[in-house]
Formats: sequence, C-alpha cells, structure tokens
Amino acid sequence: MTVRDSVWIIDDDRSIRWVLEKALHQAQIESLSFDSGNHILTKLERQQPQVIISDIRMPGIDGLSLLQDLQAHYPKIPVIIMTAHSDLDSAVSSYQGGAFEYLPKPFDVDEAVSLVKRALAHVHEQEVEAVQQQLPDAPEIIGEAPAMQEVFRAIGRLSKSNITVLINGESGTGKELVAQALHRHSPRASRPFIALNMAAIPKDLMESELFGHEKGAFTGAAQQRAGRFEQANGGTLFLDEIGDMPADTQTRLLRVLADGEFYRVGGHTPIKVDVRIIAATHQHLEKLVAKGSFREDLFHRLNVIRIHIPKLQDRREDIPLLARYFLNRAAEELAVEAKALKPETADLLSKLDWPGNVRQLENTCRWLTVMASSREILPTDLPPELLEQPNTPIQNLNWEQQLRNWIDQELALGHRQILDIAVPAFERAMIEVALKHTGGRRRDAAQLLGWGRNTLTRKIKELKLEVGANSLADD
Ligand SMILES: Nc1ncnc2c1ncn2[C@@H]1O[C@H](COP(=O)(O)OP(=O)(O)OP(=O)(O)O)[C@@H](O)[C@H]1O
Repeated sequence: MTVRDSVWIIDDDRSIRWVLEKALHQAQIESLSFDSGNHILTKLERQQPQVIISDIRMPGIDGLSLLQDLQAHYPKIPVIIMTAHSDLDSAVSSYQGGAFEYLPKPFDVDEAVSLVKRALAHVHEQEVEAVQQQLPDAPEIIGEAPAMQEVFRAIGRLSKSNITVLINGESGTGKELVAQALHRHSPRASRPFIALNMAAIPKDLMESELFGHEKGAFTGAAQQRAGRFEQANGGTLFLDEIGDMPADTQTRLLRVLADGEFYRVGGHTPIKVDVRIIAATHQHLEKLVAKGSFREDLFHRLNVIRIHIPKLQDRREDIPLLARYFLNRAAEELAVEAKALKPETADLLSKLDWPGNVRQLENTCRWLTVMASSREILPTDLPPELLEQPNTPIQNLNWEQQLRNWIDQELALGHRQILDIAVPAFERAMIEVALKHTGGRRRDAAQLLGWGRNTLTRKIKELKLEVGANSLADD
C-alpha cells in the first residue's frame, strides 16, 4: 500500500512545528507544516491530509475561524486545536466549532502523538464504514480480516481522487469488485464504469476494442464504432489482466495516458477523453518488465497507487462470513430457503486452500444451495473436488460423501433394505483390494482386514467371489 497517513500542522511557532514533525515522523506518520492558516483551503483543493493540528492564535486567520471553514468544506477531516491559552473559553469554542480534540499547550509530545493516532483511527473507521454502506444494489465487499480492512481504507482514502490505481491479486480475489468500489466512491461515480479483460480479447481486436474504429478500417468493420475509452469518457476504465496486453497496444495506451487523446483505428481525427484508469493483474508486473514483455514506462504510469488483494487462504477468518453471505445470495437468486453451515462445516471451509479464491467459494455456495440434502450443511455435503484436496483434514471423507449420495439416491428412488446391497458391496471391495495387495494370499489378506482366515474364506463363498488360482496358494 502506498497511501500513507498524513497530518498537517499549522502553527506560527517554529519550535512547536519542529517538535510535532519529529514526533510524528518517529511514529511513521507523514506530516507537512504551515506557519499560518492563510490559503489552507486553496491547498486543500489539491491535496488533503487525514488530520489537521492547528494553533488558535496566529497572525492572519486564527485557528477557530479556520476550524469553521474546515467544518464547512471538509467536515470529515478531524481537527485538533492547540492553544497556549488553556482557558476554558477557547476549549469550549473549539469543541463547539467541531474540533475533534483540544490540546492545551504546553503538551506532552507522546500525548500529542496518541491524540493524532486516535484521530487517524477515527478517520479509518469512517472510511471503512463508508465503503461498507454502499448503495443497496451494489455488491457488498465482505471482509473483516486486517488485510481487507487495509483495502477498505485505501478505497476510502482514494475516494476524492482520480488517481491511477494498480490492483494486484490472484484470480477470483475480488479485483474487479474493488475497482468498482473505487469508482463508486470517486468523484466520477455518476459516470460510466467500463471493464475490459485483456486476457479475454483476441490480440488483433484489442486496439479496436479499446479505441474504436472507423467504418471500413479493416475487413468486418462495417460501421464506425466507439471504443471503450470513448464509452468511459468522464468515468473509469478498468483494464483487467493488463499483463496480457500486447506490446503495440501498450505503446498506444501509453500515448493516450500521456496526451489524453487518441485516434480510432483507421481514423485521422484525434479524440480527446478524460478517463481514469484502474488496471489489475494477477501477474508480477515487475517481472514482466524485467523480461521485456511489459513496457517499463507504462508500468510506472500505472503503478501510482497499488492495492494488493490477498489470497483467500491468507484471510481465512473471512471464509465463514463470505460463505454465509453467498449462501444467502444464492438462496435469494434461486428463491429457496437459505441453507446454514454447521459449525464444523464452517470450520472445515476455513481450512481448505481455495486456489480459485472467493470466486470458487461463491460457486461452491451456489452448488451447496442446490445439492445439499438438508437445511444444515454438513462437512460431508461438500462437493467431492473440495474434499479431494490434498493436505486437508477431510481427504478420507470422500468415499463417505459418495456413499451418502448413493444412499440419498436409492432412497429417493424408493428402494428398501438397501443394506442388503451396500454391505456385500462394501465387503467385496474390502476383500478384493486386500487380496490384490497380498498377491492373492488369503491368510495375509485376512490379517490386513482384521478378520480370521476362516471368516475371510466364508465371506468369499457367501459373496461368490471369483478369486484367482493364486488365492488358494496358502489355503
Ligand atoms: N470480499 C468479497 N465480498 C463479496 N464478494 C466478493 C468478494 N471478493 C470477491 N467477491 C465475488 O467473487 C467473484 C470474483 O470476484 P472478481 O471478479 O472481482 O475477482 P477478480 O479478482 O477480478 O477475478 P479475475 O482476476 O479472475 O477476473 C465475484 O462474483 C465477486 O462479486
């Protein structure tokens, strides 16, 4: 994450500015100092800190008037008011003016830093809340794991900006969802969000897809067509799997990013657009640059702010939350009653590897909504391919799972006394495989199974097993 906490210090006293700067720097908080409150509003138009600390008595605009202006224009930035005149009046006025806190001078440096940290924590909470309270029809981003909170914070911090963002993360981790959230929380929210997956478009169609084409530009171009850049004008263009972009398209993209204009394929009139780019990739772009398959200059243009979305297995605590959310959503889609996870099932889901990340979990929940036999989902209800995962505690449940499915089917077909079919089948499998392991020797096979030799011989007869000549060898 390249977005860092930042604090502005406004005080005409140079030593106070110096002390605070130093203490914040030690606490790894970036700060910027100003010797007066004049022109702060103009500066805020360009860039905003997360917290402001301001003195009250200063030449020019005083701290309380500044506070009023800040409240009117930037009510979300917490302001800490300092004053050497620690009288009740200024304290009361600063609270009434909406100050986050009041810091009487002389102050203890640690106290000042902890106050700033509290204000930052307050900002972060607000950011997370804002992202979580999304429009009702927008898909929610579920995540309580610290790594996801970090992602929410980044979305919150970037909410007033149009800056280029590069999202990194494995397939199915939610990159597109985050890109949508960045757009929805940006000044461009009311304009289009256009997504394009580089891996899904044939190379020779990519330029026309991005930049459009003129009529007759190539065989098949029967009509003039606007590309995604034009469609996204004023809004956001999400370029997924940017690492798959061919070299010549990279060159064109770079030019558009530098000039803000481009030509349609076969066109001669430059088209001006104002598009914010959010790019995503599951690949290591630095490696592609080193290998020469991705342009370094384009990489630097895109890599302004980077957001990393962790693999699902690196945020296991979110798995049960996500699973419940997807089960409810699948039930809504299918207009059926939502299924619930038994605690042991939730626990098991959290232990699996999820190579397909959130998308795989989402698909599994849809499958379970249709396939699980009862309202409460048991570990054995999980789809076989999940249960077959190596290194999971339930490898050996697979055959039981299949057995359960078979029992379900038999009973659903109206069959009765199904133990009469199941038990001999079970014993037959046991005996045949054990005999295979002993090269047909019954005594050893009986031992493997935990039966006496006579029992094994009787079972072979009862089951009318055809065992090879070798099986008699040691009889
Ligand atoms: N944190 C989350 N909360 C809720 N749903 C999520 C979350 N993360 C991902 N999803 C859902 O999982 C699916 C996959 O997410 P998305 O398409 O955003 O992943 P991606 O990283 O862009 O995948 P790819 O790289 O394969 O395109 C989507 O249906 C998305 O809604």
